[in-house]
Amino acid sequence: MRAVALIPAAGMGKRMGAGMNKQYLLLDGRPILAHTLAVFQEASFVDDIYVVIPEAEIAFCREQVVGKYGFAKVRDVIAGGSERQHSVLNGIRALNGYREDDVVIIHDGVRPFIPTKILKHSIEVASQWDGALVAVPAKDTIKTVEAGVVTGTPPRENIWLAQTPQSFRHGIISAAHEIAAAEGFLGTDDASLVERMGRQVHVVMGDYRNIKITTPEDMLLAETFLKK
Ligand SMILES: Nc1ccn([C@@H]2O[C@H](COP(=O)(O)OP(=O)(O)OP(=O)(O)O)[C@@H](O)[C@H]2O)c(=O)n1
Ligand SMILES: C[C@](O)(CO)[C@H](O)COP(=O)(O)O
Repeated sequence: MRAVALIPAAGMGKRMGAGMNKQYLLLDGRPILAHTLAVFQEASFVDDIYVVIPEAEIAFCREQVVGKYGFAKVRDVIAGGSERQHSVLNGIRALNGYREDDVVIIHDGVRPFIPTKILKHSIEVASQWDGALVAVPAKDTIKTVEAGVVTGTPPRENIWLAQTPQSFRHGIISAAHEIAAAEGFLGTDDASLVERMGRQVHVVMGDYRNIKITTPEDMLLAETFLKK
């Protein structure tokens, strides 16, 4: 079984408002994306890496991230799409020569603090079940709200916050993405596309530090985590 990492990094970072794509913001002198790729490069159980980037940044990413930091496992840098799901689909379509039961690990380019142990666990679970979703239990009470009015308080013990990696066997995730594309379904994560096929996605305990760097406060948190 091969384990292949697919790293969507083709967003525009609008909520960060940095005037540049957030994956190139520096943490300890290195782009966020380089921190993320380093985890996969150094994990002995990951064979290959594919990175998805806005088309206009492909040459820059090849030179200034992949080449500069020596990420030798990166097999290709692929053009993304307008939504995260489109970017992941482009990446999946670029995975040539993999078997149905090889594991595809989908991980946001802007989640640099994924512990290697969790990554490994995610691959193990994905190879046995329909999918592995890294998630953490909600700490706050969650409300559903419509037009400014609370419509429900779901029991907190059932609420988990989805992170990445989300790992699946190649055959399952390819089918889930192609079916969603054909049916015009747009989800906010990859597991939801597998869930809607009636498949069972298993949860892998995540880490509260495995944040998705989204807004300026997250950069402060990230700097604190790095110091530790
Ligand atoms: N069209 C898109 C949108 C997002 N992503 C990637 O998906 C991950 C999670 O997305 P998010 O944090 O929402 O990033 P952005 O879309 O860049 O942020 P924003 O919504 O603030 O613009 C990021 O690594 C991002 O680069 C992607 O590959 N293609
Ligand atoms: C996939 C994800 O990171 C899981 O938390 C998240 O759903 C991505 O969402 P976004 O809309 O790209 O922020």
